[in-house]
Amino acid sequence: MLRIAVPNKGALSEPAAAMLHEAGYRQRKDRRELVLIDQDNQVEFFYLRPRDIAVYVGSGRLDIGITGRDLLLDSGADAEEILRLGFAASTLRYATRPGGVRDVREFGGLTIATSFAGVVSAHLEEHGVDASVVHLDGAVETAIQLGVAEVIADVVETGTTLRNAGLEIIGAPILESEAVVIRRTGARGEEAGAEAKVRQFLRRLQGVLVARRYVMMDYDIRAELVEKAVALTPGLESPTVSPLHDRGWAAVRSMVPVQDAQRVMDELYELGARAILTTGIHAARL
Ligand SMILES: Nc1ncnc2c1ncn2[C@@H]1O[C@H](COP(=O)(O)OP(=O)(O)OP(=O)(O)O)[C@@H](O)[C@H]1O
Ligand SMILES: O=P(O)(O)OC[C@H]1O[C@H](OP(=O)(O)OP(=O)(O)O)[C@H](O)[C@@H]1O
Ligand SMILES: [Mg+2]
Repeated sequence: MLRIAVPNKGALSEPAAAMLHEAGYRQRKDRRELVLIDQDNQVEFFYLRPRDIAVYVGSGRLDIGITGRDLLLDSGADAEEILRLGFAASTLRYATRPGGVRDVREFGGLTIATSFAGVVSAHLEEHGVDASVVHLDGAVETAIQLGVAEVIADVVETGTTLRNAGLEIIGAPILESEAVVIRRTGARGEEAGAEAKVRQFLRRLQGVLVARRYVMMDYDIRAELVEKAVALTPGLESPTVSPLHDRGWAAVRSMVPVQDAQRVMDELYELGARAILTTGIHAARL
């Protein structure tokens, strides 16, 4: 049975469970459930603190896990990223009071509060800066007000939390994060059976990503305009072109990125395409 770590709370928890559900896996109904066996798919899910997931996976106790890139890197665990999942996108940034230091190179002798002490210490060292790092569990924005630190390094999505705390972002991002699937480093190709199960799990998640990112577009176009039309809708490999009963026309079917769909429909209409329809993709294997 494939053993998979899933975040049990925080920003990763709900979107991770939603994605697994879309991929056809059973998910827990009660937030207090710690382990769930999906007998049909031969998968066992362990609901764990997001921060601990890389540790379990790195130790080899669990086969794969869903966590944030920032948490993986901060853990120092012996695990690697094998698939990007596109949700819980955020950056790790330094922040301080307005009018304070502006850049990591000015941090010498200061104290930096963060929940990402591993990543931040490495970043300071990389820049040859001698500063102290104080590790806090969360709500680090308050550390400046309470005089524990002059600078913080924290997760930023919209920046609202920092603004509300009267702080401003300084310097370049320390790292860019998103939810990722992780696996123990070098686990690839260890045992053929396990490898096949992991590959199948990844294909299912990739199918969800495709289903979320693309729509299916169908339209009719005059035969002599097919080449121009398919240039607008090249699809992932190649669009399907079928003759209509009226030989002067063809029907075209192609996958189009969701965010381009309305613009492409406008352009196809301008070109002369008609009966342009888009439909959602429910599931996919590429
Ligand atoms: N507001 C946010 N928007 C997007 N991603 C976020 C946000 N807050 C946290 N994350 C990401 O989610 C992951 C887990 O962070 P989260 O804050 O949910 O966990 P935690 O701090 O360990 O748990 P908790 O905050 O519940 O104590 C990290 O990878 C982080 O980058
Ligand atoms: O840029 P924003 O959109 O404001 O989001 C970023 C905030 O979200 C997270 O907090 P969380 O709710 O996880 O609390 P925590 O600090 O206790 O982890 C993170 O630690 C930031 O504080
Ligand atoms: Mg948090």
